[in-house]
Amino acid sequence: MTTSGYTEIQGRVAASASVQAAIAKGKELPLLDVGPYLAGEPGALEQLAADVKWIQENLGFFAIVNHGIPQSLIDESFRQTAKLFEISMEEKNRHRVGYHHQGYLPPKSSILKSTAIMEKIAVNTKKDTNAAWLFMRNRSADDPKVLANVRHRGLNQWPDSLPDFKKTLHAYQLAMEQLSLKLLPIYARALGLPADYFAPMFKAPEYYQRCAYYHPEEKMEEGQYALAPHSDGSFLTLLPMTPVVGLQVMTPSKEWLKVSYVEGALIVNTGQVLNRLSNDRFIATPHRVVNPPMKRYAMTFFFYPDDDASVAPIKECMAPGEKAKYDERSFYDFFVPYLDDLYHYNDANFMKEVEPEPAEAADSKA
Ligand SMILES: O=C(O)CCC(=O)C(=O)O
Ligand SMILES: [Fe+2]
Repeated sequence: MTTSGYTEIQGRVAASASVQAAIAKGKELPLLDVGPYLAGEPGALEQLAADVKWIQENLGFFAIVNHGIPQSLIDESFRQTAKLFEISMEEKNRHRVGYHHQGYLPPKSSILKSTAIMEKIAVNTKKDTNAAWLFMRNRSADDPKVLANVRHRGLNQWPDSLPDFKKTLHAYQLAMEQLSLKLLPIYARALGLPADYFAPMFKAPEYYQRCAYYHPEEKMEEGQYALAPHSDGSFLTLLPMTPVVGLQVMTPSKEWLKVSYVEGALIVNTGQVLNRLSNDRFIATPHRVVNPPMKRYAMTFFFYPDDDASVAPIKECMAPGEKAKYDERSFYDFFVPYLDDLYHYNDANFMKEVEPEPAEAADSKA
């Protein structure tokens, strides 16, 4: 195979004028309608691929509508996520995140320290104010990885007092996984690869789903964030939009684009896995969440390949003579150090300084 597929697509279908204009202005995310593609309309895949190629080489973030995820599922998932952060501190503490990065992560319990970001922006030294509850692919007790205690492949910790949370969020995760799988051909074609190129890497794909609660913090320190600048580790990330502002995306000119709300839209961005596979062609864009004006929730869905899939640059994506910028390794061997680089709650000295969540501190006095 050669790199001809990549240039061919460039010659054949141009990115939409609206996508090019949105990126040139840098004020809002490009918006793509994936409805015609999901309905199998002829030509829709190639147009989306051209648009996504343009987006991925320039901004790395966009929004989609007509994605097929029922709004009722998204709304109920948001409702359940709000309830999740209202359960007792005692229950949250029973499910505290640890070795597997699955469970409750209190506010101000971690400094996001991403090497990839430090090189691009600055060293972050402040604790993030968000609280989160982290889920990996839901596994059963007899899953070989659970039995072998493979790190980050343990049993999810679901809140016992909220049975509807598990029912709803698990359905949400599966719906997001199905949509992610349907989006893979767009990325394959955007890279000039056959539409089904990624299928063998996603036979048992992994995901990581992060429910986050950003409370409006009264006293933010200089350089402190609700969620500090980072780039995701994912192949792709899906995030239902919320009307509560806070998310900012770094543009190629290093300005922060403030994401504005589009009803029913999902934000799509890509992370370091696709960045590696494309040998830096598709960017893993830095983004951050600033202190919100009111309670804000997020239900980020990070989509990954199989644990044993290679995340070395794809040869067919590289120009003749181009050198691989990343080493040969499995997705799993990328993922574990990625999370360790970002999160530091396993550091006992650091955790000693953890402060209680303001609202809960007030509750417990009552
Ligand atoms: O809350 C948001 O809008 C973004 C969340 C995010 O970037 C993440 O979970 O990685
Ligand atoms: Fe993110």
